[in-house]
Amino acid sequence: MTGVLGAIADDFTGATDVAVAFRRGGLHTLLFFGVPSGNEVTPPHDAIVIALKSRAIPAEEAVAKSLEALRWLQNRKADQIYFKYCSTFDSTTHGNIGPVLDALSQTLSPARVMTTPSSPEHGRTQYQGHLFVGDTLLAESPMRDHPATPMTDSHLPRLLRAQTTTPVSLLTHDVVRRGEPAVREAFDGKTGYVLVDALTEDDLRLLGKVVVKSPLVAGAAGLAAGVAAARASTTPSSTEPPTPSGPAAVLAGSCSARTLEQVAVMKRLGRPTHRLDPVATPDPEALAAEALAWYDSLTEPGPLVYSSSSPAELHRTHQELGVTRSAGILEKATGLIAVGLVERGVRRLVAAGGETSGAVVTALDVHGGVIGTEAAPGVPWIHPIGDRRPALLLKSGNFGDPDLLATASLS
Ligand SMILES: Nc1ncnc2c1ncn2[C@@H]1O[C@H](COP(=O)(O)OP(=O)(O)OP(=O)(O)O)[C@@H](O)[C@H]1O
Ligand SMILES: O=C(O)[C@@H](O)C(=O)CO
Repeated sequence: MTGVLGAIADDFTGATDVAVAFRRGGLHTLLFFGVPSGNEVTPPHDAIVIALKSRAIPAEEAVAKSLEALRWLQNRKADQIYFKYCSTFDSTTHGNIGPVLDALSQTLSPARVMTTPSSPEHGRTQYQGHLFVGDTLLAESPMRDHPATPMTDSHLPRLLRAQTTTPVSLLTHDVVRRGEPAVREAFDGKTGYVLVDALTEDDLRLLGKVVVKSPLVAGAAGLAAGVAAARASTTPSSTEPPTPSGPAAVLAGSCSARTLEQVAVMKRLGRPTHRLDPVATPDPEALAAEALAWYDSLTEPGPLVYSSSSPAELHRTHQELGVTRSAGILEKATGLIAVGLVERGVRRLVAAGGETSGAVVTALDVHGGVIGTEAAPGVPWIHPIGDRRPALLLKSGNFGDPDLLATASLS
């Protein structure tokens, strides 16, 4: 392929996930946080990922941001666009997956768009149009308690139809099992958005071949890897930066089940932990000042500052402060803490949660970086452009083994 594969990701951790999928597929990949403002000088590349924070914002803002990213990528010779949404289809009836797909389709005019959130590596599979998280239906998984986008239905065509007037159809696994010609024939016979069942990486590689020339494809990291493998003409880059070292700290704002386990492991290991409580201190500056004063008093390395809470605690906070206000206080505080930690010599920052990671990256004014080694599948160290900035590990809420936060922040 001569053009560039461009990806628009609806959150920062999702962007790192898709960048890893492209890199593993053999594509030289650049990652930018937000739409770059100018004509950035870029090293040679096969793919560019733009990380937005558009998952939970109003649909019209998500559309405007995504179209801005699309225009930038088209100016950079992108000949195919991958819209990366979450493998747990995080969205509401107002969007933002449907509205963004509609807007990208209007510009790119694809005959049809293949999409699936299937990402077997992360335990997400699509069967008969239903999304599974491991062996559990999405709506019975902890995602039903998500603070911003609670997922209470598992049937993907129904979820997507609620967000768009474009026709949505299903291509089931019995067709996928029959192989590439059968999938190609069934796919070519459809219009609109085609949700395709996929259970394995092999299924997704097959799907990648079918859509290798489609101007627009959408999904999670699973289908992205399939598309990358189909496009790749080179072997994976050997210039990956080494795993970073130096003083580390963890900032956890995700309330996802896996992050709660990871926080619990850090406590069990006796690592220094500090809880941000927006009800007790509903002021971001004061919350951040308390956390940094606590950090200054520490003698042990690898501390954790967290607001991660159980569904019951979260419910109490939401009753007290509201969803938007509590998240706003915590994200502002987290950004201030990140800046304070870097001023105090932290060289590696681990952030848990997509929105939380977005707050950290924005506060540190990081614009882009080189994808490095993976601390867990889909969770790479990012080496920001600019020598004063720390290496970042941006962890999706539900990603990583229970000990990931503890091991990634060891000296
Ligand atoms: N104690 C709390 N009370 C209220 N809101 C909280 C609390 N802790 C975190 N939050 C908010 O909940 C949201 C968690 O979203 P975030 O994207 O960071 O995690 P996640 O959804 O688990 O991760 P991902 O998007 O990667 O799956 C953030 O907006 C955060 O500020
Ligand atoms: O697809 C996923 O689950 C992740 O990349 C993500 O988007 C979490 O925010």
